Amino acid sequence: MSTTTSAGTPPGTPEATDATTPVFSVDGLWKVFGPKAARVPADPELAALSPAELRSRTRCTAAVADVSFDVHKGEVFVVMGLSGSGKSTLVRCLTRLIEPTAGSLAIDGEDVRAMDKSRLRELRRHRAAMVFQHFGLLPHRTVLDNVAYGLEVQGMGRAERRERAAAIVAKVGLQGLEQRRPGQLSGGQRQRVGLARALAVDPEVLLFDEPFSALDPLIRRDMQEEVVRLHREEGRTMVFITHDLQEALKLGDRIALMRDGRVVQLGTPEEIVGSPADDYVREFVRDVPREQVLTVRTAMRPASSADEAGTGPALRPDATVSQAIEAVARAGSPARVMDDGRCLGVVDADALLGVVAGTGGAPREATERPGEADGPGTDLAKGADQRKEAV
Ligand SMILES: Nc1ncnc2c1ncn2[C@@H]1O[C@H](COP(=O)(O)OP(=O)(O)OP(=O)(O)O)[C@@H](O)[C@H]1O
Repeated sequence: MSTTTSAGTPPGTPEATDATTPVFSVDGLWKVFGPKAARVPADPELAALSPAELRSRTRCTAAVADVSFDVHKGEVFVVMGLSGSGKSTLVRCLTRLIEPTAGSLAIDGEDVRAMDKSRLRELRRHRAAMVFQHFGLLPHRTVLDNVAYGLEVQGMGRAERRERAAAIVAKVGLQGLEQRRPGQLSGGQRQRVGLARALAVDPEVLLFDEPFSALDPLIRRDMQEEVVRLHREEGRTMVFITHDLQEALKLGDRIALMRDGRVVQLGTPEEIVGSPADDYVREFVRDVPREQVLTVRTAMRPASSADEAGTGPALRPDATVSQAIEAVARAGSPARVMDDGRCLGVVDADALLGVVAGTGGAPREATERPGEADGPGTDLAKGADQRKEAV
């Protein structure tokens, strides 16, 4: 976790931060591949072109085009989009594995674009660890030594790093396999080693680049649950790339949906499914079971009488519509949405059906537009926990 410093920041230490400083703050970020790339973001006419027009006019590709968002402490921030939409380029720009063309980028308030080589190395080794799709394990080392590798690079002594690595290996469920080599493991086990290796250096933020896309569906689900569990237990900040909507909905507190290098919508899963920003997003989420993502707030109305506010099954405000349907069906009466003993409203069968049919209900909060990134409210964050159980 980041440290808070008082007046003045000595060289080599993080800038002063507080709980509200975003972990990553990205503003107007561009990555353009091609000749004279820097002219594209600098010229409003070129910057506004479609990918095909830009390519034919300049032979350039804007892999990331004017992207802005903040990643807040403790959230799982998902970058989702189809192949070629710019996800990997964007996430690699965060630690300058790919050099951005324009825009600003900060970690804990510190300018990443101004970092020198040694500061960047420190950023990648200690502060933002990456988990890759293809594991990147060292084939001749044991599981334990692969996990300890990052600590070795950091200069930690052998006994200490092996002890630390053993604890992390156990944490990701690989006890007993410490002495195996990667070739003797299944794909899921190898990905757990990759995860353990990233966790071993205790980074402030974990960056996942489509880590589970090569795994078969059952193992993939196991790994997703592992991430949910780790996040719940440790509250570590995570940035997670995926092209899989179900994965994004399951893991994300907020999702940035990318198309052609741009973020077309940034919001909670409930906002993205309940109020798609445009036809592209609407089409993207068309087949999502709305009742598993939207919460009862979407379907809630004020109680019509004191009697209605005082009887009927009670639900939490972050219960999903699906959970509410079950409660209402069992009771044969509307359910009350209760918070701290107070009745916020009621949900009845008609309103719940309207949500399922897509004819009623939209999230209470307005969806953020790209560039208006803000943290999830407590309610929405709680809603995310419920959803992680449900999806
Ligand atoms: N080194 C490069 N040179 C030129 N163009 C590139 C380069 N790297 C990526 N691109 C282009 O930038 C765009 C975004 O690529 P990127 O790999 O970031 O997408 P992605 O969403 O991560 O895709 P995938 O899910 O397939 O990995 C694509 O059009 C790609 O062809």
